[in-house]
Amino acid sequence: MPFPVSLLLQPSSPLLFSLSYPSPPSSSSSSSSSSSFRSHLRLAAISSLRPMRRRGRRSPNLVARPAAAAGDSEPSVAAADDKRVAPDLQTLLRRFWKVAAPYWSSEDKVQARLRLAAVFALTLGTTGISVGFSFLGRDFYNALANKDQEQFTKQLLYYLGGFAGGIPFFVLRDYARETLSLRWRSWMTSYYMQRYFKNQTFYKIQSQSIIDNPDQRIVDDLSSFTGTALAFSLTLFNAAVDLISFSNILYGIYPPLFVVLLVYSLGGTAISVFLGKDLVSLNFMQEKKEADFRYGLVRVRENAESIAFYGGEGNELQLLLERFRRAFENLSQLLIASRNLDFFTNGYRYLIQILPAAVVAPMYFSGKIEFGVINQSVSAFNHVLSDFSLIVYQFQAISAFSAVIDRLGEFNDILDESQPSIIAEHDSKEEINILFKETTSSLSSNGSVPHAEFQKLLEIQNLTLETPKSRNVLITDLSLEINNRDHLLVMGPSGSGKTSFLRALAGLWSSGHGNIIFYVKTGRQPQTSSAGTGSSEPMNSLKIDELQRPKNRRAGGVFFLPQRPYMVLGTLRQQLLYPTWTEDTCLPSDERRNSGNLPFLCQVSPSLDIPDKPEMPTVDDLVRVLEAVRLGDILSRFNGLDSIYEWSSVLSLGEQQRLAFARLLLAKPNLALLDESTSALDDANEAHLYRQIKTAGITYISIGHRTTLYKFHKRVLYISKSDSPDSGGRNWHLESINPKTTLEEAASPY
Ligand SMILES: Nc1ncnc2c1ncn2[C@@H]1O[C@H](COP(=O)(O)OP(=O)(O)OP(=O)(O)O)[C@@H](O)[C@H]1O
Repeated sequence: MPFPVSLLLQPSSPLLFSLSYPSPPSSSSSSSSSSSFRSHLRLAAISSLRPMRRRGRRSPNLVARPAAAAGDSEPSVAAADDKRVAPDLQTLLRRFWKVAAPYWSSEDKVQARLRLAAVFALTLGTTGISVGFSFLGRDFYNALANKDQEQFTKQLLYYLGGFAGGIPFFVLRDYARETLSLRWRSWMTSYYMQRYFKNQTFYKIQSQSIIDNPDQRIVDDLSSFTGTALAFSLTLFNAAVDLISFSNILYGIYPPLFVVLLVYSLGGTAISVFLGKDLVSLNFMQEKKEADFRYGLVRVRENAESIAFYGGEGNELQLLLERFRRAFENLSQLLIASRNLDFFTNGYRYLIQILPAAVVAPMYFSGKIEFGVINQSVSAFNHVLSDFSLIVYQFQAISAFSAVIDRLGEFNDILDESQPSIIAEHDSKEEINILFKETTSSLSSNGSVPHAEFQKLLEIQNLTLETPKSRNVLITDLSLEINNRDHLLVMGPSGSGKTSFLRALAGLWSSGHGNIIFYVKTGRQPQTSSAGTGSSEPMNSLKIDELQRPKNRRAGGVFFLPQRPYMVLGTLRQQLLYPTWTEDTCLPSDERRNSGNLPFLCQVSPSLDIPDKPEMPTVDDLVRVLEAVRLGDILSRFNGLDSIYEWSSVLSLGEQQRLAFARLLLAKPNLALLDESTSALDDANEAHLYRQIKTAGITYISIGHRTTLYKFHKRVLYISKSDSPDSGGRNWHLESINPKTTLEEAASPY
């Protein structure tokens, strides 16, 4: 009679499958959740080899260079590039909890918990089926050994019936787990993105190089995390249930076998932890280096024209190959570490396979047990071994998962509002205050709005502006007021701090001290509660409410036009609506339910919303505004408003600047900050655009070098380099512009 152990050692054997449904006894505790866990983690470990997992589009504005996270042990960015100290177990567990927990108490918690319960129930079902098959296998081989044909046929039919009934459990368990993982990932993606964009954190992360590749963490790490965490939990659960079920069987057959197995697996776990200790940091660095390489390629795509003009392809190729070389070297080290661990893991796995049959066979020969019990003991032994050896078998996968937890935990800590110090620009408590005062226009007794011309829009009090971190003083003790239509031109030598002044007004920089107060017209009647003044008296003049910290600069009716306009990915209509309106791309709620879409993917954070914004422009409005900025022809050139192009490539810089003015005219802000936003335009177009915004009643502060700008402004603020202050430490002076000043007379003041 052939002994089936040799068959058991061949994973491809169909007999082996039948004995230990649904997976080979030599590999795991019959748990496909375990193998799924392994495959999830493998994906993370060898993500470089799986382009399918890396296809998310990257934003052009993300972190280019690596950086050390605050609070980490790396002394410098450079050091962080090549070394990474693996976090201790406590930090990893804390980070895992902080990343994993929020979803299960979120607005989707009911669905989440129900689905999780279903997955666990199905997993329990599959373990029960495995146990059942262990007994079926025993009886099957007993019938075979006893040459009992009738019993054999019966067992065969049971077997087939068991398969037919069991397969749906396994398939549905995997499907339920994958769909739950996808739902969790969707929620997490929305949650992380909302926090990433909140309070302009994306800008702070980028401008201060706080962490590397946040985009990769959102796209890849979140996906790996949710898939793996779920599979890992199920693997643990499955292993626990499996252990209880099969320990009983094994212990019942021969107790010493159970004790040997326990000692063997504990020793194996300790050795694999020792051998694989470098894998976590190597996996972390692999994620980072792959992301750096991919980001380099995206930058080439985004800057294709500039690189082509420079003829810089040779340098680019060199730089990119260098990035790939770093990823390759790290992956080589990772493969060597994995190989060394594999030597041990494989030896560990197969060395002991013969043991149960060898130990139990004498009992069979002496007639104490039947032949089928040998099979059952081998099967139970492998189940218990796999359960006890979870760490040994999954060590590489666990280390890859630890790297994912580490990267996400670090990101989570940065986004966590409870730790604002991480993204503070400076250590000092002193900072520039940006405040909003609500001004409510009420009609006077004769029906007119009083003092509209002199309505204050902006007040700057004793502003001293410094660069972040390095704290070089750019502007000293600046005070000025901007009233309605009191257009201001800011001039000064290159590097003197003109753009930084606008950054301070926009709230992007806060290093320094002083107050910036925006006066916001609400158009509402005075209210008693929200502003907090407690007064409900109607007023015949401007009413100024309490100072409030702004939630969002745009909420205060301030609009910024940078020198190089930003073109969003999308249609011409979306270019025009940006950033004031977004087109709702979500389906109506009932359709959404039917199509299984997720409501949290359609949410817009309240902090990104703008109160009192103008009505969404109609098509006629959009066409009119294009004509107003002399861009009417692009409608026919690009087939209307709904065509999609790479707008930053197909429009000239001057055309992009005119498009930016179209956005401004549609948004109708109280105050516009224009940073050399007509620098690419000819004089005629520049004059035309300034006339347009003046007619629209928009007050503006412009930065510019050209003397042609004088005639569109009432005053000019000259900022000189802070190392050559004029007098009394101040490096600025303010002058009125004489409307009669001719271009010839307006000599450059610096
Ligand atoms: N993120 C930053 N960290 C530290 N220093 C910075 C940062 N960004 C700009 N600076 C420095 O601040 C100074 C002022 O820069 P800013 O861009 O405001 O100059 P500018 O007057 O607008 O120059 P230009 O006319 O050339 O555009 C420069 O010396 C610049 O190098």
